[in-house]
Amino acid sequence: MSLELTDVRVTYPDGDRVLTALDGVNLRVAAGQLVAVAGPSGSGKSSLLAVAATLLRPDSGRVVLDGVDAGGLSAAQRARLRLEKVGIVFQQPNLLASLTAVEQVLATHHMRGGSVRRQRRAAAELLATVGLDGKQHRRPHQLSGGERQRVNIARALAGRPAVLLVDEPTAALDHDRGRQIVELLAEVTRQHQVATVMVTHDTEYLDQVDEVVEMRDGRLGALETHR
Ligand SMILES: Nc1ncnc2c1ncn2[C@@H]1O[C@H](COP(=O)(O)OP(=O)(O)OP(=O)(O)O)[C@@H](O)[C@H]1O
Repeated sequence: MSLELTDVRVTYPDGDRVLTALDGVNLRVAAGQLVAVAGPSGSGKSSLLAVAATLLRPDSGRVVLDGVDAGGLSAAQRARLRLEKVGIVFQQPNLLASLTAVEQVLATHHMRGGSVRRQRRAAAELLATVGLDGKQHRRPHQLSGGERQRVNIARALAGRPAVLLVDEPTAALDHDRGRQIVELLAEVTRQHQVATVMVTHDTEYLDQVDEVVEMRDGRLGALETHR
């Protein structure tokens, strides 16, 4: 398994009480598998992503990324683990306005090292993988919302992560573009053999994913198998 969360519990202080955001969460995602986590606002989806990204330390439970247990690691070790194993796709593509698509990918830490020519070729290949062949030299304002999200996905894949964490990728997109982005995520998940977790409000595109789990009040519920 590339991502394993076992009996994960997360609480936040809430006045003089404690709010339980994740309550005994178990999740296993294999390489090449796309799992969608659906659920209402406030149910704990962002907390789940933060724990899986090792950005948030759970109160208890185990988080294992590509065989490495994140428990007991120092903050610096967790940062290194995150860099090596995790790609994150945020809801809003945080692209730099002045950079072209290929430069956005080259700007990631992972593309440093090696000859400039090789780096550019690798970045161009990644952009082709996400369907942006021929649009490498466009800046964000010359790309559609869906295309910007594709650059975002290419950037997250640049470090060859074992785990891809995707936060509401369709939130800012219309129906067709939203569907295409989920189709692309399914495709890159298989091609790049990453373990992908996609958090979503949209239940429209879930026929594209391998598994759907539902978050309710910090608990992961019934698993619905689509394939
Ligand atoms: N830093 C924090 N401090 C206190 N409470 C928090 C914190 N972060 C989240 N919460 C609370 O924990 C619960 C789960 O929040 P979380 O953001 O994980 O849910 P979510 O399903 O991602 O919601 P949304 O879909 O609205 O983003 C909510 O009740 C939220 O108010």
